[in-house]
Amino acid sequence: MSMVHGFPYSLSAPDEKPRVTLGLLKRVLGYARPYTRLIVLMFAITVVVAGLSLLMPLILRQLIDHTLVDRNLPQLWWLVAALVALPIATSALNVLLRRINAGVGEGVVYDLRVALFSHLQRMALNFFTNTKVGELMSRLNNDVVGAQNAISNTMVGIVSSFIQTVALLVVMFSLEWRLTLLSIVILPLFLVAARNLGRRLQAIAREQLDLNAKMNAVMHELLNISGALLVKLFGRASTEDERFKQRAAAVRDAGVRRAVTGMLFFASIGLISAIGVALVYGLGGYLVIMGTLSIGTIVAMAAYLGSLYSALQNLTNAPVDFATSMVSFERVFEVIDLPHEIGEKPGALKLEETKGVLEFEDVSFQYPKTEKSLLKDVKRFGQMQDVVAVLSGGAQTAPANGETEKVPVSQAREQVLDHVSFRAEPGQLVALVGPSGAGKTTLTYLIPRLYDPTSGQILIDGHDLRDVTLDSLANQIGMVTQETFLFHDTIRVNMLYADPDATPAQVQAAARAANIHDFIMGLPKGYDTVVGERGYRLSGGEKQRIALARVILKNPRILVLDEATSSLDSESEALIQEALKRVMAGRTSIVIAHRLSTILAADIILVMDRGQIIERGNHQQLLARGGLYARLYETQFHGDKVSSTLT
Ligand SMILES: Nc1ncnc2c1ncn2[C@@H]1O[C@H](COP(=O)(O)OP(=O)(O)OP(=O)(O)O)[C@@H](O)[C@H]1O
Repeated sequence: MSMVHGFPYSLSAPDEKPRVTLGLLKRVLGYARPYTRLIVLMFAITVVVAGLSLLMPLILRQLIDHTLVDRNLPQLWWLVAALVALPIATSALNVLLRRINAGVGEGVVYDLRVALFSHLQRMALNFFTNTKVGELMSRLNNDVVGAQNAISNTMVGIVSSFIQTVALLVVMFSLEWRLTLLSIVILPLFLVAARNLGRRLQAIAREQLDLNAKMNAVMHELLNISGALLVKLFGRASTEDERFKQRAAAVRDAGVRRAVTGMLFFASIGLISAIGVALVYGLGGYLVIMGTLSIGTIVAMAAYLGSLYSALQNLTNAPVDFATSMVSFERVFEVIDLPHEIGEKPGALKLEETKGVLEFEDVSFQYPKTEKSLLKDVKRFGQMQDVVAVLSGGAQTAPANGETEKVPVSQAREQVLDHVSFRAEPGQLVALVGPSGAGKTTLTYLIPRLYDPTSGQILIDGHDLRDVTLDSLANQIGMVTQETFLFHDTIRVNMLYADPDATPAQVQAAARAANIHDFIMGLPKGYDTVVGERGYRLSGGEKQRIALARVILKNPRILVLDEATSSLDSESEALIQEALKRVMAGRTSIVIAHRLSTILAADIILVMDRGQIIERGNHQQLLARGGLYARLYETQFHGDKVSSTLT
């Protein structure tokens, strides 16, 4: 692998000292194990190729020392044929070698990716809340490819360079030991040049990646709709031209520096090799003149020298290349080793037909603070996320956990849910109300086991949630959150996500019940209209009704709903209310209520404050108590009939 082109896509940070331990090495080799036969075949071919390359100079030697001197024409033709046949055989073997190598490398990438993806999918929600998606993408893309590089290029490269070096030295020593000794005298020079210039090249390559990231950050911010709008409104096009020119110029200059340093590197290696060749010709020539050495031997030795120096050059880079590739493996293993916090007990019960009794028994909860289930943010050179100040051009790692505090100080606390108990009978509607940050959303998250309680238990039909299988639990619960997520795909595919076997008639019936069928039919391609990020843009109300239709199709026993806080126009509001009534009918429903109509319809209202249920009852009872509920009602939606929000 050449030093100039051999850098992995993401260079590791300078403070990251790759340590290759025996355990790590064993684990890495474990990934190579399924390919053992292919790898052995690869080494066998490498040995044959190395052997063939040794023959070439010997043929030249024979030609010069004997065939030409003896004027042996038949032998000349044989040797010429061999000069053609050898490269043909070597090329064919090299193609085969590349084929096997690529098969092994891509195989390792496949194995690692599938293992990573499957592991990540089963991580608890907490992990996704705390992990940047860019970091995960990097692990799945760059690090997996870096790990492949470790096996298919670095390890194979080191072994084949080693085989080549040993074979060359054996042949050279047996041919002429004095010249061989002389040719390895310059080895220290090699090491010095490779180390120093190699390091400088690596530093420039890193700088180049960072400069590119800064330039890209400007393009990214200014060429999107919001940035472009701002530039226009402030008339800053010329200033931005200037800024971009500076960034682009820095990228240009670094490119030039890298090219020159790269050339210097090759020139010095070439120069050192030339010194070696000159020494060999000097001493060899002297021995020829003295009559103790043949001309053919000098020519052969010079040819071997070229191969020896290139193999040695590969070996001098090998430790760095190897350690760098191992870092990729470490990063991949870090993900695979993360524990699955929300797991399934062995022999967990499969929940079949449930009645829908939901009980919280003395449930307390705290968001996990342990770092052990989180990934370390890895500093990667040249990544956009490292550019923290796009216009002024700062580049440093963004502080972890830099989110702004969104909870009023009065609600801030360690214990997010504090000894919560309640029981919802089948078909009942339970409304949760309370100030922002009281813990309503958190409570609903515990029902589908997005988190487990810190103490206490949650039961469905008398079964602790931790005793049932995750899939069967998911089947019993339908959740509609405020932010509806739709895949970038057709409405039909999005709805079928709830039940892949649903018939078109069932899909339509669900959409009708959610009051969205007529709207869908009015779209250019009906149910086959693509929605989501780059597709048809749906309004918040339309999205929520599609989400409701999706839940209807799923037909869960228990419905968990976070009502939209944003006020909709009265028509879509009425459509949603009507749809909700149909969805809730016959199911146990836990609703974070923001609408008066929902609260009035509730069988029980749970009033939450600072993680506790401080009042419970129906609307009339709670009003009569004159407590927090009465205050919330008074201040926030008294006099407003349907579309007010409570929190
Ligand atoms: N992932 C999290 N990690 C740590 N703390 C969290 C997390 N999510 C929420 N919290 C904290 O838990 C508390 C309860 O939040 P929750 O979202 O349950 O309140 P809420 O009653 O639903 O509020 P709102 O009505 O504003 O949505 C808050 O103090 C919040 O900051």
